[in-house]
Amino acid sequence: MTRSGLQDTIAAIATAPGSAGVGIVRVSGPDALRVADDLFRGRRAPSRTPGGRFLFGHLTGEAGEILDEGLCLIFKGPRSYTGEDVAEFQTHGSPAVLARVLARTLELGARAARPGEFTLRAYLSGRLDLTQAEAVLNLIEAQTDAARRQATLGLTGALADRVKRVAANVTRTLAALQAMLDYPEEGVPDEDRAQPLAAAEHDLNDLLLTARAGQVATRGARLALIGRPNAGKSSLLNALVGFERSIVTPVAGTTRDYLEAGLELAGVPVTLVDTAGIRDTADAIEAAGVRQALNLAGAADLILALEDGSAPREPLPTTLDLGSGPRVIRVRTKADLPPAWTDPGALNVSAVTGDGLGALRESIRAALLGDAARGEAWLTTERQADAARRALNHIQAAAHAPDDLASYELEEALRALAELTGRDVQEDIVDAVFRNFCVGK
Ligand SMILES: Nc1nc2c(c(=O)[nH]1)N(C=O)[C@@H](CNc1ccc(C(=O)N[C@@H](CCC(=O)O)C(=O)O)cc1)CN2
Ligand SMILES: Nc1nc2c(ncn2[C@@H]2O[C@H](COP(=O)(O)OP(=O)(O)OP(=O)(O)O)[C@@H](O)[C@H]2O)c(=O)[nH]1
Ligand SMILES: [Mg+2]
Repeated sequence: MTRSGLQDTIAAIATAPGSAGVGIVRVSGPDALRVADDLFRGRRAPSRTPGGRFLFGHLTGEAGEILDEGLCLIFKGPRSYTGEDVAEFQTHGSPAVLARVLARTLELGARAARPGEFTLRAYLSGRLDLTQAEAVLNLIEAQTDAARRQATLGLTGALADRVKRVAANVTRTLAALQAMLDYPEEGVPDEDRAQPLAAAEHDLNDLLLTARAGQVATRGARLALIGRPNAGKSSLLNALVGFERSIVTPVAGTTRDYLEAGLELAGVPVTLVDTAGIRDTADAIEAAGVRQALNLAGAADLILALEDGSAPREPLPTTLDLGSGPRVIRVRTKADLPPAWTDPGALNVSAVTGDGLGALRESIRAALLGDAARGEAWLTTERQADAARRALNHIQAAAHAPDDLASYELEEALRALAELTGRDVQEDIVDAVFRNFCVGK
């Protein structure tokens, strides 16, 4: 689907819907400059203007009437975003003007661009690899600085560079293995064989540790507050978001339906989910809330398991495993009151005084961003993580296999790495990436 009509000249509104100071219609393809000649009246014809220049003038309709005053930017392939001839019309940012200018480009022979088609063309012309194309998408959607940062790193090729370093070491190992098979009597020094393989495994392991952080930074995280009635879940949610989002009363069973509140934590968009207190109950409405709470906990990226520190400890009447593990942070609430119990495995927090909230935020940050070093490019999509995981499995298999099998495993590893950066991918994978784009990008 995505691949047909790639010789067409395409057009789309590149700016967001609604009124704005300036709006952009972008045209790319072999006829882009001819369309511009027909649509734009300026000091000279766009097709006779050097690439990298802009013209000031008027956008005109079929009868030569003025649609708007604006600019025309000229890019001559391959020196453009798509690698093709591109003309851009920068108009007043009025939906009416933009719709009319777009319609005019279509009358003049352009076709409406499909979602992501400009960036697809940049990818197919070799100007971007797949990690960079995904970074473009993540950049457009970035809501926080952490997401923007990772997308910018990806766009500059920093992620692709990390992958290429791994691939280079796999290739070195492969060459050493080949030399051994070809000239078995000569022998191959360890530094040519085992060392590059160990380095590849180490680097890829490091990279995979960033997958969770990368996806969390890009897509955000859901945190469920779970505990018995009156544990202080709603109070803690309110303390974290800084206003009375959720109803708090001394009555056990106050929260029934779940509710969500968004906040930004360490640059990560976080959705806090307040849930009904978990207990055995004969009340049908409350029981529905309890079931919902357990489902929400199961679907969350992270669970805050709250227990009232001022009352005797009681286990939750559920098989939900809140024991420990990376997905659970245990919180001992109401730390301002005399303690009924203590537990070194739980964070002491008071929603009333604010004590412990800073440590809790830090624990959440560590649980979400974990081992990812702050400065480096991260894996930001499940597609990337999956390819990296497969490559690591093949590299690990190669380390313990006889030479001929090891060669096969390393070739498979290289294939998975090439898939990650998108040099060697099937059309359906590429199509799946670009399906998520908006029209005009
Ligand atoms: N108005 C406008 N702003 C924009 C874009 C755009 O298409 N139009 N971009 C689009 O998403 C981004 C910028 N990306 C771009 C990437 C490459 C080229 C380009 O023409 N590259 C040529 C020429 C470089 C040069 O003159 O030095 C090249 O690389 O050969 C243009 C934009 C963000 N801002
Ligand atoms: N002293 C003190 N009281 C607290 C604290 N947090 C909550 N409380 C009180 O504990 C009671 C229950 O608090 P909620 O936040 O409604 O508890 P909950 O877990 O949401 O309860 P349900 O919605 O019924 O499941 C209220 O009276 C709160 O004022 C705290 O940190 N310190
Ligand atoms: Mg509540």
